[in-house]
Amino acid sequence: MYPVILNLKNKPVVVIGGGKVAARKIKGLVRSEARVTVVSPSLDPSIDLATINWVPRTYQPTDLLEACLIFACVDDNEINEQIQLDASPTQWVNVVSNKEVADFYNMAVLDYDGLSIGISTNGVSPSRAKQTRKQLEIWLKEQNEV
Ligand SMILES: C[C@@]1(CC(=O)O)C2=NC(=C\c3[nH]c(c(CCC(=O)O)c3CC(=O)O)Cc3[nH]c(c(CC(=O)O)c3CCC(=O)O)/C=C3\N/C(=C\2)[C@@H](CCC(=O)O)[C@]3(C)CC(=O)O)/[C@H]1CCC(=O)O
Ligand SMILES: NC(=O)c1ccc[n+]([C@@H]2O[C@H](COP(=O)([O-])OP(=O)(O)OC[C@H]3O[C@@H](n4cnc5c(N)ncnc54)[C@H](O)[C@@H]3O)[C@@H](O)[C@H]2O)c1
Repeated sequence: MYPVILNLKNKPVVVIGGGKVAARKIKGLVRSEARVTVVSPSLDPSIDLATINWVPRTYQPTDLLEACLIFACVDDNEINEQIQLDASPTQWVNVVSNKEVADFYNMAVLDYDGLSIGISTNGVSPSRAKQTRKQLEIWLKEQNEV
């Protein structure tokens, strides 16, 4: 794995599926000012319609054409894997239901006092990454109190 921090401002990103996991990924994408299109028949209520372009239907391969990053967030791993196969080899696909076929992983991110700290377990244990983010935040706050 090769860690980077991406400048996604105005970059076209497509998210297939609009459920709970998609909502978490979309939050970070909107914060980074990416141009986010979501293809999904339904949307989680936490997704703010004003921040995305919603295509209210099921996935079609042509949905991928313009995107530099693709998030396959459907609750059906077969469809997610098909999305990875439909993408061009020059596109980057995050497959939320199968790390073996994903081109990249998201990190747990702690933004603290001008720092952005990304935590990865290289796909092994996302819940450990989340737990470590929380512990690190407590530790950093304690350091600042002394
Ligand atoms: C860090 C975080 C960032 C984010 O999502 O932005 C993130 N997952 C988070 C939460 C979380 N994910 C899961 C649970 C349920 C508990 C559990 O099973 O552990 C929880 C906990 C929760 O939801 O509370 C389940 C899960 N996750 C993946 C699979 C599929 C697989 O492993 O193949 C399955 C099984 C699905 C199933 O059973 O079907 C896959 C991935 N999840 C990753 C990232 C990438 C590797 C990160 C790394 O290297 O550590 C990777 C490979 C791809 C990706 O999604 O990018 C975010 C915490 C953000 C935060 O709070 O800070
Ligand atoms: N990577 C992670 O962080 C992580 C964490 C937990 C679960 N998961 C995985 O993510 C998957 C999705 O979980 P969820 O909780 O978001 O599910 P969910 O049921 O909340 O959302 C699924 C979404 O997919 C949409 N959808 C269904 N068929 C579609 C199609 N053909 N085209 C486009 N959209 C379609 C639905 O309308 C819905 O919006 C789970 O199956 C699980 O394997 C991943």
